[in-house]
Amino acid sequence: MDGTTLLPAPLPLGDLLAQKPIALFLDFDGTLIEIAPRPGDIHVPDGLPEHLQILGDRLGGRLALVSGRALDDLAAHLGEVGICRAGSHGASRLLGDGTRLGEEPRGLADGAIAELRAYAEENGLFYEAKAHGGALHFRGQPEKQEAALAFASDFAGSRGLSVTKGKGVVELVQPGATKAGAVEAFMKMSPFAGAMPVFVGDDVTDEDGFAGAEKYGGFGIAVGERPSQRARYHLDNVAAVHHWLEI
Ligand SMILES: O=P(O)(O)OC[C@H]1O[C@H](O[C@H]2O[C@H](CO)[C@@H](O)[C@H](O)[C@H]2O)[C@H](O)[C@@H](O)[C@@H]1O
Repeated sequence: MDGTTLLPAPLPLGDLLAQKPIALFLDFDGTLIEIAPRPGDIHVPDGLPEHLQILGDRLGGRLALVSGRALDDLAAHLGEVGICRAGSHGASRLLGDGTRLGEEPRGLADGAIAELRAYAEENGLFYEAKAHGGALHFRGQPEKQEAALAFASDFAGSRGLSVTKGKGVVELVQPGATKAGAVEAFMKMSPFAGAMPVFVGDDVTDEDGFAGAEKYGGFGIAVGERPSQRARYHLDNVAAVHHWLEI
C-alpha cells in the first residue's frame, strides 16, 4: 500500500457543509473527468456542466475549477459554466459571471513555440499549445519521459521559464503560476473569504492546491493512485469524486 491509499476517505460533503461553510476547489483532468490518450480525446459526462452549476449554487458560489488547461480549452469542453474557474495552472482566473480576476499570463514567444513543436515532432510526442506556455505529452511512451524532462529543463533554464510535471506530460510555463495562487486569489474575496477551503485533485500540480487550501485552514483530497505529500484524505477515482460531490 502507498501513502495515498492509506489516507482515509473524507466525511460526506453534506456532513462537512452541515458543520461550516466550505469553499470547494476542483481539478479537472483525472478528477472530474477520466484521463484520455490525448487532451482532446476526453469525454465530458452528460450533464456535468449543469451539475457543477447546481453544486456551485449549493455552495453559495464558493466553487472553483482549477485546471492546468487554458480557460478557453476548458470552455471548449464544458461551455461557459457560470462558476469561478482558474486555468493555466491557476495563472488565469475568471469569476462566475466571466469577469477576469487579475492579469492574463504571457504566452511563449513564437520562436520558442516553433522549437517545442519541432522537438515534439522529431521525437514522436504530442505538443499542446497553451495560452501561458506549452506541453510535451508522452502518454503511453514512458521511455521518452527522461529525455523530454531533460530537454524541458534545458529549454526552461535558457528562457526563464518554469517546468511542471504531470501525468504523461511535461510543461513549460511562465514562472509563478501555481494552483496555490489560484486558491489564494479566490479565498481573499467574497463569497470564498472565511470559508474552509477543500481542494480535490489527482496530479502533481494539485499538491500546490492542497497547500493553498491548508494555508486557509482547509485540506486536500487526493484522487487516484498517485501518492500525495500533502493531502489529508483520499478518493479512489473519478467516479468516487462524482459520488462524493453528489453530482
Ligand atoms: O490540472 P488538470 O485540469 O488536471 O490538467 C492537467 C493537464 O491535463 C491535461 O493533460 C492530462 O489529461 C490528458 C487527457 O486526459 C492526458 O492525455 C494527459 O496525459 C494528461 O497529462 C491537459 O492536456 C494539460 O494541459 C493539463 O495541464
